[in-house]
Amino acid sequence: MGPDALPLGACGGAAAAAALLLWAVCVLCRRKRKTGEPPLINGWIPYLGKALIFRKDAYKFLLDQQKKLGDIFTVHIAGRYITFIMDPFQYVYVIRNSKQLEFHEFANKMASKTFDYPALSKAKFPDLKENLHRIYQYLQGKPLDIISDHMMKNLQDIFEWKCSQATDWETEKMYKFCCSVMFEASFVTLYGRVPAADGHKVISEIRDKFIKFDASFPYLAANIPIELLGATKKVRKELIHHFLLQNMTKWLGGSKVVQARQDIFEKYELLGDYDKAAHHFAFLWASVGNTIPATFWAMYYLLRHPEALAAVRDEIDHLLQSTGQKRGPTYNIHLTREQLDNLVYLESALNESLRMCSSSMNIRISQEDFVLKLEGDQEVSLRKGDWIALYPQILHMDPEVYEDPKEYKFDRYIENGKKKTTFFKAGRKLKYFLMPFGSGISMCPGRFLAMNEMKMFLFLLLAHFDVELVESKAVRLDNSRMGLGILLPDVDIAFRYKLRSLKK
Ligand code: HEM
Repeated sequence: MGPDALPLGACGGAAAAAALLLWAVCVLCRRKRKTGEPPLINGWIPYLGKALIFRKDAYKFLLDQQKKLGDIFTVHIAGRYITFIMDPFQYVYVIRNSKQLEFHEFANKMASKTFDYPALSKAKFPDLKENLHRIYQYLQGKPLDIISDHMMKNLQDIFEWKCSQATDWETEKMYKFCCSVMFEASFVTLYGRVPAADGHKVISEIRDKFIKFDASFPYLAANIPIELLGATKKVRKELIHHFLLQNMTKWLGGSKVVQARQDIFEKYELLGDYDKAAHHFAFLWASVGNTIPATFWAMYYLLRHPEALAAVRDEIDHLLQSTGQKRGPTYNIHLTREQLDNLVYLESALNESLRMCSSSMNIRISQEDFVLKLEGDQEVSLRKGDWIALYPQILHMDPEVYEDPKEYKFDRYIENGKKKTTFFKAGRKLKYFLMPFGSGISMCPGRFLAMNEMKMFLFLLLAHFDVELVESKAVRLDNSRMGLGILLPDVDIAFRYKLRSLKK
């Protein structure tokens, strides 16, 4: 033993003892359940609590806790106490209590950090949040028809270009394909065409950076400092720079919703040019971040299920025939809102894939200590600052609501040839049975556009092309963004497509 070994060993021992003491203090001081509060799961790791196991597989973790503790319980996760409401009949009591159970503060904090704009403080930016919310009207009603028509035209332009290249079988990776078509069509529809000769190239460059940023999104959402995420900070900065006013003014034929957002930002002197650009980038993420993987899953499941593909294609061909429209890339197809709405097989197939791939956690934050009244005479005490969460993936996969929930049944949302909107659990009708777009005050304002976009993509794909998988491997959900929206596939898969014969 050398002369220094003893003091070093003693030091190590002292450090271990101090760490043990600290841990014991943390464990002793941790939160204790009070009367009226739900069962509490603290975990043994200070600060993290159950974060690691939750992150590994939130769905399984929540189901296990539900079996042990019932439909309401609180879990300590990364410094927060989150009360999960597992019974879908209780969802409504959380959703309608929007005064005590707030959403925007949480969303604001997370989004401003992730997308690098200053938090929307009332003092600094009075009414900015309200003004931005008001213009979501451009994604509904008559304006929705206009923006959907633009999306259809832009999708057709891209498909026409693809058609010119696919006279024989063309093989591509499916996620890459969905990403390239949906990104470009959405970008041009919302922000406008980049008029330069290399306009497509500029959009492809933005898309490639977007994919890099998106890969880090779950870590940013989990509050991991961006400095620890390799090139993400640089990529985000570059992406935001694309949305500086001097670049955006060059883009032609953008949407009313983006124009209105620009007009609003101009009224706030304290918002710098970079901050405004960061807001535009955040909106881009919202508009394609979920739509791209959702489009992938809709296409993937259709191709995996020939009977589904045939039924949806039949419906599409029938609509084209009955409206006297011709198939073929050079013909302009127009679909009214009513026609899109009446594609019940397409909509059901899309809903079914959304049921299987969506995993968004609906979060609210308790504004005060208060007692949440639930169905019957049930009550649950919540503390100020606690999070309350709904986790609809549990509902989507509940065998009492959906028979064989792991199976894709393309006509699950059809009854007697019409849309099916009544689903039951334990013999009772459910108010909420499919929630990929969130709920109540945090519901996605782009949901109608998103559904139209995905329907139009599938419509054009199946109208113009024969499409088939060329690999038989199963693609699974990648759980790394559980709780954050539509899950990505764990691998990409090859498929091939060829222009359909016009006689068929
Ligand atoms: C399949 C596609 C989509 C899915 C599954 C989806 C889902 C969601 C969900 C779950 C939220 C709420 C987030 C939360 O609770 O924290 C949300 C918010 C939002 N979505 Fe979507 N979305 C989709 C497409 C779109 C599209 C196409 C647009 C716009 C063109 C859009 C714009 C937004 C915006 C702006 C918000 C934030 C709303 C706010 O300010 O509170 N989304 N989306």
